[in-house]
Amino acid sequence: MSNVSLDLDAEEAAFQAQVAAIEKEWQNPRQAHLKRPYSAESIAALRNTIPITYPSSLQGDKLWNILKTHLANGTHEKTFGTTEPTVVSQMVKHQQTVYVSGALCGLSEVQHPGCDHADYPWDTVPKVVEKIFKAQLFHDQRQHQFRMRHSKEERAKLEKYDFMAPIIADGDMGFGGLTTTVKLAKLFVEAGVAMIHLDDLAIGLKKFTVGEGRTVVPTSEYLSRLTAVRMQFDVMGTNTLLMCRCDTDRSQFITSTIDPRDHEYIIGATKDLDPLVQYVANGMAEGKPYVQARDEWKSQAGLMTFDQAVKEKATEEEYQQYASKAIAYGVSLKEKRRIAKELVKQDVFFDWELPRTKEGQYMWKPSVKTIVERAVLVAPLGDMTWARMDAPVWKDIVEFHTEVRKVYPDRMFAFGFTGMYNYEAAGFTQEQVKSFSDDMAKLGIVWQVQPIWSVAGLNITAEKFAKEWQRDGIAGYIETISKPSRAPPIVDGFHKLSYAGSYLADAFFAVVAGEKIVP
Ligand SMILES: C[C@](O)(C(=O)O)[C@H](CC(=O)O)C(=O)O
Repeated sequence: MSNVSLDLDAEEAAFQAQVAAIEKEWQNPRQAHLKRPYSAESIAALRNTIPITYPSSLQGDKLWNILKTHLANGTHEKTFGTTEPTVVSQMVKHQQTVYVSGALCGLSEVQHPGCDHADYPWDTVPKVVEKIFKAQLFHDQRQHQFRMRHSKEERAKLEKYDFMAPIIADGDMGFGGLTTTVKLAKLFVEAGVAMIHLDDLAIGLKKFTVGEGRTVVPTSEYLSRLTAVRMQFDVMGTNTLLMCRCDTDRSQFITSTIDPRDHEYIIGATKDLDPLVQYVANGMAEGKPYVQARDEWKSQAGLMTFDQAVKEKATEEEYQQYASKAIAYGVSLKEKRRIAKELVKQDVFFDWELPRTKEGQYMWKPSVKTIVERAVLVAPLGDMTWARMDAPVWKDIVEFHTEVRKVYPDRMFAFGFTGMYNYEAAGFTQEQVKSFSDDMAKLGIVWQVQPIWSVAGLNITAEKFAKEWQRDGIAGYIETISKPSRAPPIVDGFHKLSYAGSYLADAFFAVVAGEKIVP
């Protein structure tokens, strides 16, 4: 029955000690802002029986201190995305953090690259984090060893970088059911990540294509995802940070109507037509293109939310009475219908089933208010908040952060200078673009990222070099790369023995041979 002695008292005492330790961890100032919907007992019961510690926790603390300092000073950390350890070894000279972007991983770290649909294997990003973290450890080790070859006085003249910049990584939507999300969180922690972000997009429906747009999941599912990550971090006992990213801004669909907190924003037809799917199928059978048939239906369906439908039918006075009771957080459609029936004389036709897409999604009306509601609700599960926006609309940025800060004045936020932002089109002047980062920092946006620098950034460099190499060959290489990189201060590369790890390898040989490696 058992291969160990069954000392039940010892087992119970160890369990209770775990519970007490967890409760203490949760009161730590570093965790005090978090609220869990589960008990320390549940977490203790999910832990291993041997203690395991993770560098991810240290990196989480380090990141926390960096960002909190920025928050206190009204400043910010500005970083960019890469999947390349050599790039990381250079960016840490100027950036305090490193970003591992899902979009970049999906383009450069998989066998089948493609547009950012977060459709790559679920362990892709953690593997890249692990690669980068281990490379950081290598640079940290080889630099330390190189310094220790020198006397204290000599070391004053040697370079010293902090290669262990905390890594922030893209957890996308958690990649499936909660067990996948739990495994994803675990892999990230084991890989050495300092913070991951998780969003409210539906799996397979992160879209930046020219066709139909993005789909979010119900509020309840978003909450469960974030809770799953928090639970896993607690099970592992790490101070790894969780960023609650919300992609509701400009999303066009939601997967389900199960959560009344979403009902205010779900769009229905106010005209009693055939369902969209049927109309489109008929149209296509007659040879109409999909988009044409869809748009025809949409133009006839009187698409709007239930509250808007009531407004159309009610008198001003009726609507005011209706709004005071029915437009509030979490009022279900059923309750809205009941209130409308009681207060509005005319019948309100509204059917959110009719506009469902052929994948079953419901149509959705995004607004800053929805992001605020989601962000505020999930904030106690995470350490930071990121409202991913499709366009840099300054008014929306100010509104979102101001509203969340009314509830959580010390909240730290992130912002992504996402792919195809067009600042001019969004009404920014040159001056405003220049002060954008500093202005955002004043709103608590302490972590700012250009996630996909590597695409255009590396491509420009590669294309320029490819052209020169073709034109000038090794003579050109000597002039444009070799000579400048060898002139003091020597730029990192294979020619710099400390960077390439030669001294480190020599140290291994020396120690094995019984030689001294410190002065
Ligand atoms: C941050 C992001 O998730 C990424 O994968 O890098 C993308 C980047 C982008 O679209 O520019 C996103 O913002 O969704």
